[in-house]
Amino acid sequence: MKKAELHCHLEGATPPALAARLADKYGIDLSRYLADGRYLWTDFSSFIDCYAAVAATFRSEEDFADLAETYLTELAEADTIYSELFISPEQGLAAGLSRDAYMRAVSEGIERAKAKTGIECRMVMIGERHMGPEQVEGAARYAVEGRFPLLTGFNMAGDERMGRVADYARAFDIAREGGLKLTIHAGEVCGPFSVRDALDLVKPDRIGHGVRAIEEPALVERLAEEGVVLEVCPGSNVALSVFADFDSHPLRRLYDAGVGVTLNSDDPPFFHTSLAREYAIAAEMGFSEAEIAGMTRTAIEAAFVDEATRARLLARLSD
Ligand SMILES: Nc1ncnc2[nH]cnc12
Ligand SMILES: [Zn+2]
Repeated sequence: MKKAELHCHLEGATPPALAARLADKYGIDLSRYLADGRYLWTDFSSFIDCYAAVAATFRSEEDFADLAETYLTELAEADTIYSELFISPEQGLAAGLSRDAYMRAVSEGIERAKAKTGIECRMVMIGERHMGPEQVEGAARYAVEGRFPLLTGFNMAGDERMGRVADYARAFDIAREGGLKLTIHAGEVCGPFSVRDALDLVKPDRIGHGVRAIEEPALVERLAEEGVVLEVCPGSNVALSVFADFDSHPLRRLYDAGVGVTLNSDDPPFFHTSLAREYAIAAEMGFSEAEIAGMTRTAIEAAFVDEATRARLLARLSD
């Protein structure tokens, strides 16, 4: 079955074996965050710490290019025709690279994977919420310089409990005015107010997660009416205890309420998942093949691509 993914953090796709190799190569002590081939974290805050530590093991352009190429090749082998990768040049700066070197490297990895497998990929720039409005605005300003054709969207991730969306609205105005499409992490760790703030102040094309909107039926109706597509990550939500288990996950209730939903892995090795597993989870939840194929179509319809590329991707769905 053809697949598409809108919500995956590039550094969040780092296999533990690769992180261990890089840590060895560069003499970094990762023992607090990685043991016996598994990432070590216990809750959302320690997950964010672990994620940052793993992202900091990358040191060269080739490291980043190789990560993008490897992950996209894995997706293509799982019959994925389209992927958006959340990227952050801050990771490049932390590695001692310039922002441009990081962006060139990820673009190179994307081009290599496309040449090899045909998978189409775009980049979405991340502002890290817990780094504060300055950093997020800086990321938006850099993103709208428009020098990287594969960069088509802007997003905010990180600790959703930090500040309010209003503190970051300016960054999204800069991105929107600069022609980028918008998504934002909301309604994951925080409740309905977080999704409402996002809708009111950012007016995003999509929302990352958004699943805790289920706590407020009027908000679910609003998402359906406004056609804001949710990048749902069931494996991530259960791993981070946003929901206790897949039976209590609201994917079916959101779908039946007419909300546009898509399937995503978020940070696959951190949550012991993959895009293929997220599709299998939807089937185990009782979604039919036709319904799941519809979610892939929704993803392509909500993709941050030009219309010609969208038409090509939609045609590939019926290959
Ligand atoms: N699920 C998530 N929520 C917020 N920030 C993240 N960064 C990587 N994964 C994330
Ligand atoms: Zn995420």
